[in-house]
Amino acid sequence: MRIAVSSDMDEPVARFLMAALRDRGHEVRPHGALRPGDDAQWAVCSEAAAREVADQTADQAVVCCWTGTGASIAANKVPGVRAALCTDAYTAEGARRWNDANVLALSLRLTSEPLLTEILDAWFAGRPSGDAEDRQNVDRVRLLDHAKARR
Ligand SMILES: O=C(CO)[C@H](O)[C@H](O)COP(=O)(O)O
Repeated sequence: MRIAVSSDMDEPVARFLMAALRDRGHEVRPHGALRPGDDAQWAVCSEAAAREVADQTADQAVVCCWTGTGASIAANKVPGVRAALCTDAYTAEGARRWNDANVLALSLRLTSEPLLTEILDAWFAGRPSGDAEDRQNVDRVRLLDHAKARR
Protein backbone atom coordinates (compact mmCIF):
# COMPACT_ATOMS: atom_id res chain seq x y z
CA MET A 1 0.00 0.00 0.00
CA ARG A 2 0.98 3.66 -0.39
CA ILE A 3 1.05 5.11 3.13
CA ALA A 4 1.47 8.80 3.87
CA VAL A 5 3.29 9.32 7.18
CA SER A 6 3.50 12.62 9.02
CA SER A 7 5.12 13.75 12.22
CA ASP A 8 5.71 17.18 13.66
CA MET A 9 8.80 15.85 15.47
CA ASP A 10 11.73 13.84 14.15
CA GLU A 11 11.54 11.24 16.92
CA PRO A 12 13.16 7.77 16.83
CA VAL A 13 9.74 6.10 17.01
CA ALA A 14 8.61 8.01 13.90
CA ARG A 15 11.70 6.76 12.05
CA PHE A 16 10.98 3.25 13.38
CA LEU A 17 7.43 3.60 12.04
CA MET A 18 8.65 4.39 8.53
CA ALA A 19 11.14 1.50 8.59
CA ALA A 20 8.47 -0.89 9.89
CA LEU A 21 6.07 0.11 7.13
CA ARG A 22 8.77 -0.35 4.48
CA ASP A 23 9.68 -3.75 5.99
CA ARG A 24 6.03 -4.73 5.50
CA GLY A 25 6.29 -3.85 1.82
CA HIS A 26 4.51 -0.50 1.90
CA GLU A 27 5.52 2.62 0.00
CA VAL A 28 6.06 5.41 2.55
CA ARG A 29 5.22 9.00 1.63
CA PRO A 30 6.77 11.21 4.36
CA HIS A 31 5.53 14.61 5.53
CA GLY A 32 6.51 17.20 8.12
CA ALA A 33 9.65 16.57 10.17
CA LEU A 34 10.19 13.33 8.25
CA ARG A 35 10.71 15.16 4.94
CA PRO A 36 13.56 17.70 4.71
CA GLY A 37 12.30 21.24 4.12
CA ASP A 38 8.65 20.39 4.73
CA ASP A 39 6.40 22.35 7.11
CA ALA A 40 6.45 20.40 10.36
CA GLN A 41 3.60 22.11 12.21
CA TRP A 42 1.27 19.33 13.32
CA ALA A 43 -1.81 20.99 11.85
CA VAL A 44 -0.09 21.39 8.49
CA CYS A 45 1.67 18.06 8.07
CA SER A 46 -1.22 15.98 9.46
CA GLU A 47 -3.59 17.63 7.03
CA ALA A 48 -1.14 17.07 4.15
CA ALA A 49 -0.88 13.34 4.92
CA ALA A 50 -4.64 13.00 5.37
CA ARG A 51 -5.27 14.85 2.13
CA GLU A 52 -3.22 12.23 0.32
CA VAL A 53 -5.79 9.66 1.44
CA ALA A 54 -8.71 11.86 0.39
CA ASP A 55 -7.06 12.52 -2.97
CA GLN A 56 -6.20 8.83 -3.36
CA THR A 57 -2.48 9.47 -3.82
CA ALA A 58 -2.12 7.31 -0.70
CA ASP A 59 -4.21 4.35 0.45
CA GLN A 60 -3.86 5.12 4.14
CA ALA A 61 -1.96 7.50 6.39
CA VAL A 62 -0.32 7.45 9.79
CA VAL A 63 -0.20 10.85 11.48
CA CYS A 64 1.89 11.49 14.59
CA CYS A 65 2.42 14.23 17.11
CA TRP A 66 3.57 14.23 20.72
CA THR A 67 0.10 13.51 22.14
CA GLY A 68 -1.56 12.27 18.94
CA THR A 69 -4.49 14.58 19.58
CA GLY A 70 -3.53 17.48 17.32
CA ALA A 71 -2.63 15.13 14.48
CA SER A 72 -5.96 13.30 14.73
CA ILE A 73 -7.96 16.53 15.01
CA ALA A 74 -6.33 18.03 11.90
CA ALA A 75 -6.62 14.82 9.87
CA ASN A 76 -10.29 14.46 10.72
CA LYS A 77 -11.05 17.87 9.21
CA VAL A 78 -10.26 16.49 5.75
CA PRO A 79 -13.45 15.20 4.08
CA GLY A 80 -13.34 11.47 3.51
CA VAL A 81 -10.86 10.88 6.30
CA ARG A 82 -11.65 8.81 9.38
CA ALA A 83 -8.64 9.15 11.65
CA ALA A 84 -8.43 7.08 14.83
CA LEU A 85 -6.06 7.84 17.68
CA CYS A 86 -4.86 4.42 18.81
CA THR A 87 -2.86 3.71 21.94
CA ASP A 88 -3.20 -0.07 21.88
CA ALA A 89 -3.65 -2.96 19.48
CA TYR A 90 -7.30 -3.67 20.37
CA THR A 91 -8.26 -0.10 19.55
CA ALA A 92 -6.34 -0.23 16.26
CA GLU A 93 -8.04 -3.43 15.15
CA GLY A 94 -11.41 -2.04 16.22
CA ALA A 95 -10.81 1.22 14.38
CA ARG A 96 -10.42 -0.72 11.14
CA ARG A 97 -13.26 -3.13 11.93
CA TRP A 98 -15.94 -0.83 13.31
CA ASN A 99 -14.94 2.63 12.08
CA ASP A 100 -13.40 1.71 8.69
CA ALA A 101 -10.66 4.11 9.77
CA ASN A 102 -8.30 5.07 6.98
CA VAL A 103 -5.85 7.14 9.03
CA LEU A 104 -4.02 5.87 12.11
CA ALA A 105 -3.09 8.63 14.57
CA LEU A 106 -0.33 7.94 17.07
CA SER A 107 1.11 9.59 20.15
CA LEU A 108 4.90 9.80 19.94
CA ARG A 109 4.94 10.13 23.72
CA LEU A 110 3.00 6.94 24.50
CA THR A 111 4.02 4.63 21.68
CA SER A 112 7.11 2.51 22.29
CA GLU A 113 8.61 0.48 19.44
CA PRO A 114 7.19 -2.87 20.70
CA LEU A 115 3.76 -1.27 21.20
CA LEU A 116 3.92 0.26 17.73
CA THR A 117 4.64 -3.18 16.25
CA GLU A 118 1.55 -4.56 18.01
CA ILE A 119 -0.55 -1.61 16.83
CA LEU A 120 0.60 -2.01 13.21
CA ASP A 121 -0.03 -5.79 13.30
CA ALA A 122 -3.57 -5.16 14.53
CA TRP A 123 -4.24 -2.25 12.18
CA PHE A 124 -3.25 -4.23 9.08
CA ALA A 125 -5.07 -7.36 10.28
CA GLY A 126 -8.28 -5.39 10.81
CA ARG A 127 -10.90 -5.42 8.07
CA PRO A 128 -14.06 -3.30 7.89
CA SER A 129 -16.96 -5.25 9.36
CA GLY A 130 -19.69 -6.32 6.94
CA ASP A 131 -22.25 -5.74 9.69
CA ALA A 132 -25.18 -3.56 8.58
CA GLU A 133 -25.18 -1.40 11.70
CA ASP A 134 -21.46 -0.71 11.37
CA ARG A 135 -21.92 0.24 7.72
CA GLN A 136 -24.77 2.59 8.68
CA ASN A 137 -22.58 4.30 11.25
CA VAL A 138 -19.74 4.80 8.79
CA ASP A 139 -22.19 6.06 6.16
CA ARG A 140 -23.56 8.49 8.74
CA VAL A 141 -20.04 9.78 9.39
CA ARG A 142 -19.52 10.18 5.62
CA LEU A 143 -22.61 12.42 5.57
CA LEU A 144 -20.94 14.69 8.12
CA ASP A 145 -18.32 15.50 5.48
CA HIS A 146 -21.04 17.36 3.62
CA ALA A 147 -23.05 18.56 6.61
CA LYS A 148 -21.98 22.20 6.33
CA ALA A 149 -22.96 22.33 2.66
CA ARG A 150 -26.43 20.94 3.51
CA ARG A 151 -27.14 23.35 6.37
O1 LIG B 1 1.18 16.90 20.61
C1 LIG B 1 1.20 17.84 19.87
C2 LIG B 1 -0.05 18.47 19.36
O2 LIG B 1 -1.17 17.79 19.79
C3 LIG B 1 2.47 18.44 19.43
O3 LIG B 1 3.36 17.43 19.05
C4 LIG B 1 3.07 19.26 20.54
O4 LIG B 1 2.18 20.31 20.86
C5 LIG B 1 4.40 19.82 20.00
O5 LIG B 1 4.82 20.79 20.79
P1 LIG B 1 6.05 21.71 20.40
O6 LIG B 1 5.71 22.33 19.06
O7 LIG B 1 6.08 22.67 21.49
O8 LIG B 1 7.23 20.81 20.28
